Amino acid sequence: MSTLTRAPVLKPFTLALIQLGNIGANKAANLTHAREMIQKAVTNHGSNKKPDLVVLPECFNSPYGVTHFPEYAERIGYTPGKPYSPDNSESESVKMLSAAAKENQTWLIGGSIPERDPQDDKLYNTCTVYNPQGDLVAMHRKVHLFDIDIPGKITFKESETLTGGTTLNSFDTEFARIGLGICYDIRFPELAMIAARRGCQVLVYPGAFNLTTGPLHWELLQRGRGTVLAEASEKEEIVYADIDPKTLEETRSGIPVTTQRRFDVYGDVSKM
Ligand SMILES: NC(=O)CCC(=O)C(=O)O
Repeated sequence: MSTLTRAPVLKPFTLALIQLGNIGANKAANLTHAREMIQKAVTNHGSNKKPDLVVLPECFNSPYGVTHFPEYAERIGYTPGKPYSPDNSESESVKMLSAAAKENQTWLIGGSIPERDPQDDKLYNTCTVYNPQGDLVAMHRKVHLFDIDIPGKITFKESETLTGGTTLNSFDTEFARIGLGICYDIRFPELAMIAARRGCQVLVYPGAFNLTTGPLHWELLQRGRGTVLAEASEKEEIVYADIDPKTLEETRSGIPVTTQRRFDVYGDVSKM
């Protein structure tokens, strides 16, 4: 995790999650459409408040497939804590996301894109995050690669072209500390436990689940961490939720597992 200072006090905020329709082969068209959808999320919010945080899905600028990642990968070259200007970035996706956050005055979790490390040329599935001024403030490389082989049903190996990230990441806004994961990362509870112990009140996992292994668990994995407030259909859609800190406070004081852990019996993974 990049941030280990005291977490901000959780405040009410509104979240907009963008589910995109088919991502095509034309990267420029994918970027233009994602930008339009960010603007739509911020302007057409109906009875919800204007969103404070907008989230795109996993792999929003490229078709999702191991053979596509090398072709669509972009060099980001961001190192936490070092000066970085999205306007001068080599990555056209970073430039678009930064501009979209700034023009819409919103926090933006830019789903993920295939990334090529400028140093060693390795490829990652990478999420970037922007504040309302358009600064790139955090990055997460998918830690758990989706490698799966169910004969006759699905074989997919992200690791054929991608490398897994090696760091856990979060960022602070004025309303919450937010932990990051990407899709398959949600199946590994250690990541969520560590984020929670490090003060994250919110966890965001941009995803692109497949329809073979996904449906059995995608809702359950969310529900394991709280009530499902809003759900998209399978079509392109934007869902909104007003997040109320009172629910978190009441639940935690009613069922105080956060203070009842027995680290004398088992280890605290966040300290490892
Ligand atoms: N993009 C992914 O990580 C897919 C994960 C998935 O479909 C699953 O069932 O888990």
